[in-house]
Amino acid sequence: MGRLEGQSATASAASTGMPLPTPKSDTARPGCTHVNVADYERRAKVVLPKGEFDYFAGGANDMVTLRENRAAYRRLRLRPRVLRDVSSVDTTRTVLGERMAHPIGISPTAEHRAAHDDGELATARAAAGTCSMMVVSSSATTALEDVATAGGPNMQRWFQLSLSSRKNRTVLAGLVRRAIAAGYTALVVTVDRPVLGRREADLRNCYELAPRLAEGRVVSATGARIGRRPDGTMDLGQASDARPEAGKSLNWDDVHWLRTICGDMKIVVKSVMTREAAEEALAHGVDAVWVSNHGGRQLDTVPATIEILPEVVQAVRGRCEIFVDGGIRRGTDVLKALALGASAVFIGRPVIWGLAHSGEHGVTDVINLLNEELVQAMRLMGCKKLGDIERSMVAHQSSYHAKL
Ligand SMILES: Cc1cc2nc3c(=O)[nH]c(=O)nc-3n(C[C@H](O)[C@H](O)[C@H](O)COP(=O)(O)O)c2cc1C
Ligand SMILES: CCCCC(=O)C(=O)O
Repeated sequence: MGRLEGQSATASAASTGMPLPTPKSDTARPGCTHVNVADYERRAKVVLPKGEFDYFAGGANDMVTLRENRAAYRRLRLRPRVLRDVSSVDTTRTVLGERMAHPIGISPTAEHRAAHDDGELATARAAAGTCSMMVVSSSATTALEDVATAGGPNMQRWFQLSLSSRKNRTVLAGLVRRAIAAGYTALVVTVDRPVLGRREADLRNCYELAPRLAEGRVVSATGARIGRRPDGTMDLGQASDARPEAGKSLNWDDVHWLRTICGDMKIVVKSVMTREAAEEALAHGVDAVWVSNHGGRQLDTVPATIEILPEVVQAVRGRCEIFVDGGIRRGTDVLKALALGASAVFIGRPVIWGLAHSGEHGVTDVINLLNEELVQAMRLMGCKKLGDIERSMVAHQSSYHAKL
């Protein structure tokens, strides 16, 4: 692929004198066959077994939300500024007190070793090489300490925890202690998974994680096991989720409790999809809210995340940072999310597609691609730095239809 001319996002960060690690750019991609994220997805479909591909790609029930996450970005139109000096572009931003080279992080996704043998270790190396924040899933197939070691001391890392009743406080506290010791700087608390969504492709495929990986996961993080029960029926995690400690599901009090044990780690609540949830999160003293619908894998027919972002921004009124994920596949999507008020965005499946393509190199490529697209979009929009991206640069397509 022909790289976009000019500085890459991370090169521009370096040019501002920031003490950021030097990014590794994989320019040795043979040929020009993978020029966008969709190309990587198509490749993943070819190289992964059907069960694995469907698990990664799929959504809940009719997959209305899954599709909407993408479609909603397409309905937004950009309103560029012109004749601005965009000879150099700066993509740096401070997020939860940490300086980031660019605003595109890696969402927590389970089971990277089902996409590539190197699994989370490859993702961590790519995250470190591209100066990207990696959020490690509590359903990872690699121990959180090993992921941290693979990324090295400079890899920016947060750890994701699921507040489902399955995990009692003793288990959660153990994970939090390990995350602190391994240098994770924030806890991302996922709140939309009291039970696993019903992914019908997984049911049809009788999808189960390969036993050798499932073993690794139990050792690494205590994730629920997706698999077949001895009687042949599918266990999607709900059975164990239904066994709460002391007869009660985990709830907002547990977020407060996490605060008391997480030391200097920040707390981010992931999967805020309403102004009410944002208010509740703020009332419990969180450092950030993350607008997410789990990539359309949990409650089907909730809206697209980019459509919920303005409501959450309005409710938060600058009191904490806001992140968003779901359906981000283009640099223009990143720009739209930032314009609508996100401090940073995260990508889930694109990382899996990169992994399936070629492990660390594939993930590096996907992240670099998105960053290059973002830098190009910023130039074309007349934005020299992220702070130049304004709310008024995005309009819903219907506002144009109305004028015809
Ligand atoms: C295969 C897969 C596994 C996931 N596992 C987790 C997880 O363990 N914890 C979590 O909070 N979210 C999980 N998610 C949701 C992602 O963090 C993220 O919200 C979503 O993938 C973003 O949408 P995108 O894939 O369209 O970028 C998972 C998503 C996928 C696709
Ligand atoms: C039990 C692991 C589930 C991981 C997850 O959150 C997902 O597949 O969406």
